[in-house]
Amino acid sequence: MIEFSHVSKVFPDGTHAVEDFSLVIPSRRTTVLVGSSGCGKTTLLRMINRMVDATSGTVSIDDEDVAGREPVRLRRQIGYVMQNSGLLPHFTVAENIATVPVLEGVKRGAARARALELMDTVGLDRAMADRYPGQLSGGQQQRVGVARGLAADPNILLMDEPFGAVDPIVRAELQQELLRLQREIGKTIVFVTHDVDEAFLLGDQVVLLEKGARIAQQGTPDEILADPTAGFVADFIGADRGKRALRLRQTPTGTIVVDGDGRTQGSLVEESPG
Ligand SMILES: Nc1ncnc2c1ncn2[C@@H]1O[C@H](COP(=O)(O)OP(=O)(O)OP(=O)(O)O)[C@@H](O)[C@H]1O
Repeated sequence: MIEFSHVSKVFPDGTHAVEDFSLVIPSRRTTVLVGSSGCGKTTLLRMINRMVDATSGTVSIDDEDVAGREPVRLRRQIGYVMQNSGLLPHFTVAENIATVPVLEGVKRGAARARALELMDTVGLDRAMADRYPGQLSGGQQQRVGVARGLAADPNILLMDEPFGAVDPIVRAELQQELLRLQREIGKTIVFVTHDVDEAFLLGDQVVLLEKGARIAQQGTPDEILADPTAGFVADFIGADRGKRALRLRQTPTGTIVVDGDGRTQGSLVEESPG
């Protein structure tokens, strides 16, 4: 469990990036922080692994304040995946994945074997192990980024807009892969995005943020969609645009589902029990 308790961050130039933020992030679940640009999402994420230190308040992991942890060691124990994969261009795929284990003293042969296993885990062909990042597609690079994040077998995986730079089709594929992967590995994932649909798809818990990382609403996707609190949240999830306000319409042949603009979204079928 990760816990933020009354955490604030003021940068040296006086920017109040985070103001009195408190949140419990349960273990082995995916928590998604979603909000528009500059609301403080990345700053929150980086306070977990001490890339940024809080100005006041505490961030703790399993009841231990991270302020007492040695930053470099902490960072190596927590997986971190970022938007442009952050791969080292002159390292091969296998070398990129094995960066942290090698720094931690794992022998190169063993580190490579582990890198190849992780390529299987994230759905990358092992034949790509000796390619350089520049020889991969954007989606493949992101998979390498995820494999690298998992290399030290961390309990916690921080993901900062990891699928933001790929096209929508590849993005949808990577999202499905992440859902599959999370069912297998059950990590504590903290995922940052500005895409509400991505948040509802991936999050067990979704936290909608306003400027200064103020929590506008938090809950499961179902809870938020069923009862968006007025104004900001409703706007944000598009409820007022009728996108998700689905209605049933009877037709001579059955029941169809239409959106707020009257466009057909699908047909209604009864789920069989169990
Ligand atoms: N090192 C820094 N020094 C000063 N201000 C900073 C620094 N890092 C971030 N900020 C500011 O803090 C606020 C929050 O930034 P942060 O990167 O956490 O937002 P974000 O929600 O992740 O945005 P984005 O989605 O654009 O990445 C912004 O106003 C940003 O300009």
